[in-house]
Amino acid sequence: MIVFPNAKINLGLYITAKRSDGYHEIQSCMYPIPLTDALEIQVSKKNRFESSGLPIPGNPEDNLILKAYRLLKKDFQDLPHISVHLHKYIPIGAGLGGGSADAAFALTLMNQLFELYLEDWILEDYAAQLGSDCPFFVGNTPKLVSGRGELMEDSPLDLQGKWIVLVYPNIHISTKEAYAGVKPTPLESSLSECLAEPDNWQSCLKNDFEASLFPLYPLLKTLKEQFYEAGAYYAAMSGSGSSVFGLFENEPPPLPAEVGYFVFRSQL
Ligand SMILES: C[C@](O)(CO)[C@H](O)COP(=O)(O)OP(=O)(O)OC[C@H]1O[C@@H](n2ccc(N)nc2=O)[C@H](O)[C@@H]1O
Ligand SMILES: Nc1ncnc2c1ncn2[C@@H]1O[C@H](COP(=O)(O)OP(=O)(O)OP(=O)(O)O)[C@@H](O)[C@H]1O
Repeated sequence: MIVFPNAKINLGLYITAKRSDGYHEIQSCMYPIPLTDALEIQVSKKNRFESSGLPIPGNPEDNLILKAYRLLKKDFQDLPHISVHLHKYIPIGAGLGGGSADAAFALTLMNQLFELYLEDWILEDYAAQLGSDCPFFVGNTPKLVSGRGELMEDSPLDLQGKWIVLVYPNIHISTKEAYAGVKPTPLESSLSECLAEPDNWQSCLKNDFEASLFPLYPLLKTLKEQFYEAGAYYAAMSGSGSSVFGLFENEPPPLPAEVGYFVFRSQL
């Protein structure tokens, strides 16, 4: 069985408090984008994991897909062995949730492959054990998220027909370190009210990671400015970076920001 785990962008990301468990309280709108990996899982005589495409840092045993398998196996001891092939295309350490998407899609795929008949809320519960971003990718529709990112409600936001240009400037940012650099601030306005007014996004929608990461990586601020110069109606960093994206009403011409880096450009 083959699936195509997709990336997400964050529209607004507010880090409102540090928790006693080491995580941070956030508020954000997570939106799926059609930038994908490819993931194949088959029943096999013994467990195998191979990947192609972008190199994945770390030990294959620690890959979130195998963690997803082991998590299910704890509760369903009869699960057969699996053979996994992941073609990695979504940049890593990019704030695009690629690893989280692989994990959630693996859970959903195995639910079908092994005929477990688990409902989405149970899959989301497993996904939350693998990462804060993971539950979002079970339903994979626009969501307002809160808590550490695992509490979700549907968002009416619809970007269909808009254009996105996203640049990953080869800067790997660790999510943990990015959170450690932020001073949490309570959110005084309403994210959903802001999202309802795209004309106001430039003033009311912000990613709290930008304040601490732009001084460390001035290129990220330059990329954002280039999107605005090219006519974007909104531009921001996604998640904990380092991807920066611009949203456009119509297909934009080639941008200076696109030269030399990984670029994803698509109509949504
Ligand atoms: C930046 C975002 O992508 C925004 O959507 C997410 O908050 C990150 O979610 P994620 O990559 O799934 O993160 P996790 O794997 O759960 O956590 C990685 C590390 O990031 C930090 N972390 C993560 C989420 C959160 N709400 N607060 C945190 O402080 C913690 O130090 C944690 O050890
Ligand atoms: N299937 C996978 N794909 C990518 N990274 C994985 C995977 N499994 C485990 N990892 C580990 O997770 C780390 C980061 O993953 P990911 O690409 O989701 O981060 P990110 O792009 O910063 O996303 P976000 O911060 O939005 O969660 C990698 O450094 C890697 O070691």
